[in-house]
Amino acid sequence: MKCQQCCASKSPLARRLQLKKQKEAEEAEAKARPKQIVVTPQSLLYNYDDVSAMAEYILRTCRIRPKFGVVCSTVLSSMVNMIENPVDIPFRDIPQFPVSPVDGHDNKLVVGTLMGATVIAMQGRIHAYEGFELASCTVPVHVMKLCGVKYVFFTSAAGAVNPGYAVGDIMLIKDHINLFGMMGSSPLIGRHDSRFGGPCVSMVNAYDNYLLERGMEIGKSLGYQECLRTGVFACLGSPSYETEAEQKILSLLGVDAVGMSLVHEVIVAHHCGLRVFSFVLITVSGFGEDEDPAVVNPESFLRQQQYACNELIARLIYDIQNDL
Ligand SMILES: O=P(O)(O)O[C@H]1O[C@H](CO)[C@@H](O)[C@H]1O
Ligand SMILES: Nc1nc2[nH]cnc2c(=O)[nH]1
Repeated sequence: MKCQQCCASKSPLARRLQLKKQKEAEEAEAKARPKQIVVTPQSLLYNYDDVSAMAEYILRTCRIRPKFGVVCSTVLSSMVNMIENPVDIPFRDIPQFPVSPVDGHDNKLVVGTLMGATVIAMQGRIHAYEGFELASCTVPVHVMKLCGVKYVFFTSAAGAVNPGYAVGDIMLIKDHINLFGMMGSSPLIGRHDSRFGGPCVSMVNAYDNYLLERGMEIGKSLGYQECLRTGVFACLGSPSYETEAEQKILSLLGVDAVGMSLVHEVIVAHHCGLRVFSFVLITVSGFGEDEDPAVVNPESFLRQQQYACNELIARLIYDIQNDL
């Protein structure tokens, strides 16, 4: 306005020059301003209040404060049948809780008691390969934390990389290789909320040594020593299984078993102070497929190994609950 007034008395050429100068000055000022960086808000997708609202909804619905959390693999969803006095809470009923669009995923929480302990189990999990951000895959872990969970058990189906492994083996995870993180993707990226943990987290003892040892002892005492392993796990982001070349690379990296979930969930759980116990059931053999017992009698063999996994979870919960 001011400019139009002062320019009104000038010639058309002088006015154009004046406007050009003004535009140049504005452009120079914009260039000098610090660039506005839009952060990738992984850690901010669900803020503390959002997570609190989810936890409150669950606690109000089930009227139980769970001490143990279990994330059930797609192949281990029968685990929830062990839960007594179960209260089912569909994911879609929980405000803002992610829901898997994949057919056959159960998409519900089951809350109740197991071996006298209060538990909350996820029947079906959220996978990155379904198109979700890692923050969406892991928000259930923060929800468990705010529900009062102290111990969390993660389970998954996995492919064997270690040539000594066979279908049906149960690998207790002692460590992981965070391939997502190495590529710059993590649910912890973005501003942190100190109520969940600090900006960085040491991953020493992420797979709680005590729980790992107890899990191994229990597995042996139940008679599963032949199929029990401890090893290193890696998670890939693609729903395609590994090529032979990828198997070789993973093997060179020291990976024993590979899946499509779990690693980012463990990172978030350890970051917010939960004690973690994890294992995978080998469902795909990397080598020597012809010799797999699963190929000979797939259905009943898998059922037998699912039973073994359920027993392991139940016994470990019992022992922790009773300080054994
Ligand atoms: O992560 P869970 O639920 O064990 O599922 C595993 O099994 C599926 C592949 O068979 C993949 O979804 C993989 O991640
Ligand atoms: N990446 C991967 N995920 C799995 N989930 C179950 N089996 C496999 C497998 O062989 N590879």
